[in-house]
Formats: sequence, structure tokens, C-alpha cells
Amino acid sequence: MTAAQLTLVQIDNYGPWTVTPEPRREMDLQTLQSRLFADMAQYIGNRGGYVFFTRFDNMVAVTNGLDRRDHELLQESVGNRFPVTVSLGVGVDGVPIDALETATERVQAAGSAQSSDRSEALAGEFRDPEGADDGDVHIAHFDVNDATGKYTDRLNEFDSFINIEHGYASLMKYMREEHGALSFFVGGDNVIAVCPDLTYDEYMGAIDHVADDVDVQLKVGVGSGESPHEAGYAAKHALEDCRYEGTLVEFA
Ligand SMILES: Nc1nc2c(ncn2[C@@H]2O[C@H](COP(=O)(O)OP(=O)(O)OP(=O)(O)O)[C@@H](O)[C@H]2O)c(=O)[nH]1
Repeated sequence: MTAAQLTLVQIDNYGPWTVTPEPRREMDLQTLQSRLFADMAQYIGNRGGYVFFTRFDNMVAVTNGLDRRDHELLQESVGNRFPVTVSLGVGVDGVPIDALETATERVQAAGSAQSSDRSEALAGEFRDPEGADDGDVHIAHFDVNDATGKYTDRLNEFDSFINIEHGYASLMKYMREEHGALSFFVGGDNVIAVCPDLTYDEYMGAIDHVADDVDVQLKVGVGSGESPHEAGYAAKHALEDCRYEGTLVEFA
């Protein structure tokens, strides 16, 4: 049985903190948020996981391979080095959105995002690597065809950004609604999705939908592995196969 372990990372009581005792300089907040994300990426990435910045005050991580102790240490390390703390909720399911839903409910049950009573909550179940749910996690790496030729070398950065964001918005919604998959923009023209076990036709369906919906042409490499890193790395190789073969969907 394949299962993704999803962790919701939520900064504790961040809204009030950003305006106490008065509104803080925006670029200081941006610096804090991007440094916190960078540290998450390093900590979780070094253990084979993936993390996505989503809204920065909330981040979503794929943490297959990280146990409760790893999560506790992450909280301790953030609390020691940043002026904010983080709460973590963890859920496990073959359908990523269901794992995230469970993870989220656990954080919400510990208190509001804007409650000074909630600090460093850690709630959840962890995948048992020896147990029945020790299957692979599936990662799909989507990329816009010839983004450089169509956008980057022709349009100003803002109009390029609008085109890429349209493709992202259309894809993320389709993958979430049709398959319970979670797709995240990761920079450039790239979107990484954590997915259930999907077929070639289902990936082709997503690509066709985005092309029809917003006229953005995608291709995708799909990988599976014990850890998000292994799955995602295989997906990158599959994407290279798309480039080499001129195809739109390749499995590693
Ligand atoms: N996060 C991330 N960004 C990447 C990756 N590969 C490329 N990019 C970004 O995507 C941008 C466009 O690169 P490509 O996708 O290779 O270029 P392209 O013009 O779309 O060409 P083709 O994909 O070959 O059609 C680069 O400037 C990078 O910002 C990757 O593996 N991860």
C-alpha cells in the first residue's frame, strides 16, 4: 500500500506577531519567512523529505522517512534560532489531500493559528517503515514546454509570470479535484506534485486540461521511491527523457 506522510508546518500566532507592538517592516518579514523556509528545506531535505513554501506562514512537507523525534528536533531548532515557533501536524494516507486534511485537523485541534496559548504543538501519526504502509511515494515534476522561447526571451518578467501562474493555477486545481494530488510551484516554470498512484492517461488528462483551459503546454516526469527525494529525483530523470524523446509524459 503506497502512502504519503504529510506534515503541515504552521507558524504559531504569527499574525499578531507581525503587528506587535506595531506593524513590522515588510522586508524584515520576507527575510524571516524565506530564511525559515530555507532552514526547513535544509533540515527536511537532508532527511530525504520535501517541503513547499505555500503561504510561508503555513508550509506543507512530504516527510516519509522522518519520525516523531525528527519533528521534535525541528521544532526545538526553530524555537532556538527564530523569534517564532512552529506547530506541526502529521497525517498518512495514499491520497495526499487526505493525509494533509488529517495533519491540518490535528493542528487546528491544538488551537487557532492566532492563539497565544498554542505553541509548538506536535500531533500526528507517523508511517511505520516496517509496517503495512511502507510503499513508495509518487512525485510528478511538471514543466512548461519551451518557457524560455515562449516567455522568458520574449516577454517582460511580469507577463511571463502571469502565463506561468495561469498554468500553475489550472494544474493545481485539476490535480487536487480529480486526484487528491498536491501541486506546488517551485520556481522558474516548474511545478512539483505529490500524487497517488496515477496512470499515463491520468497525467495526459491533466496536461490536456491545462492546454485547453489556459493555453499552457506542460510535460511531466513521474518517479516513485521510498523517500520524496528518491521519487523526485527519479521524476527529474523522467522529465529529461521527455526532453530527449519529445514526449509529454514519462515514468522513471
Ligand atoms: N525548481 C526547479 N527549477 C528548475 C528546474 N529545472 C529548470 N528550472 C527552472 O525552469 C527555468 C526554465 O528552464 P527549462 O524548463 O529547462 O527551460 P524551457 O525553456 O522550458 O525548456 P524545456 O523545458 O526543455 O522545454 C529555469 O530558468 C529554472 O528557473 C528544476 O529541476 N527545479
